[in-house]
Amino acid sequence: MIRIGSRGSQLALWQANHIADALRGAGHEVAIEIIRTTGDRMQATAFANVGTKGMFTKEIEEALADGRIDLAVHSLKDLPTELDPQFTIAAIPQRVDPRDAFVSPKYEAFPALPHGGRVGTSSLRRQSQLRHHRPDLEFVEFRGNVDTRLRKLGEGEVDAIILAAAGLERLGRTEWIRERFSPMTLCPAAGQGALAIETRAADVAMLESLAFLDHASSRYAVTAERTALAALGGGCQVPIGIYCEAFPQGYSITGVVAVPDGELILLDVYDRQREKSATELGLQLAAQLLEQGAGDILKAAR
Ligand SMILES: NCc1[nH]cc(CCC(=O)O)c1CC(=O)O
Repeated sequence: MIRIGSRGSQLALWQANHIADALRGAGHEVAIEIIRTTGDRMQATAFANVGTKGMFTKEIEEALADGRIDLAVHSLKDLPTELDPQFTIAAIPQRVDPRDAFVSPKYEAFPALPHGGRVGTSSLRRQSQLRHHRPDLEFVEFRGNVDTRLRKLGEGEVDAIILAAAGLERLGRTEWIRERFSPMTLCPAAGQGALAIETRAADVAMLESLAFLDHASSRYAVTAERTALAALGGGCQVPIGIYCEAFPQGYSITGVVAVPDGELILLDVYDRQREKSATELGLQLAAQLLEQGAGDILKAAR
């Protein structure tokens, strides 16, 4: 019996069930255990505006360490870049759409928003980059799980919200997706659209059972992204976007470090590399961003 630990949100449960189905298909018996995390508790409270590193993963890792569960399924972008060495990412399945989506019942695309339009997003990464393109917009703090945010959007609290396309697809809530942003306009979060299966590093049997779920080019891309993010010292609360894409000729990587007022955005693109390792690619992008002054921006943002 393989026990999967998952947060209780609809998205987390979809993801856990998705992996459970794959494991059952490979002949395993599987059970899912719901674990409430600090992040879940904070989303339920009004003063939820401080981000704690690992707030969606801490209690799940404790269950893993105690042997109450055998693996955890995470949205990779919620997993801190540095894992405790007693854990490891056993598999990264094939990534789905990494882009951010413009979601609105009323406006057919981001540029169609009226002057002063209200956009709901609490993500500094999304706010900063979109403000760069449209300084006139009003960005409104907007929290809660995907369903809550869609409901508040439907009630007219804001004109549009920005969400990861992947989450909306998994939940089958694509009806208000009007546009998927090019990563050059709104660079996604490192690891967005990818899942990570975390296990105890010493659980060799489990590592072997999960190996078939790993997707090599997805792992390469998100490793490059997370390496760059770690080198820039970023968690999920800093306005950093990193996106690596696999092409038949090699990998391209793009990075953005933005100031919250949208004033400055640094962008670097390596085009279709095949010689470098994922770590090298990520480190070189981070070094170039730092050379261009990203360090000062990040210091000011902290
Ligand atoms: N921070 C919450 C979160 N974590 C993962 C996803 C979406 C799925 C994914 O990116 O894999 C979301 C919602 C969102 O950002 O819209």
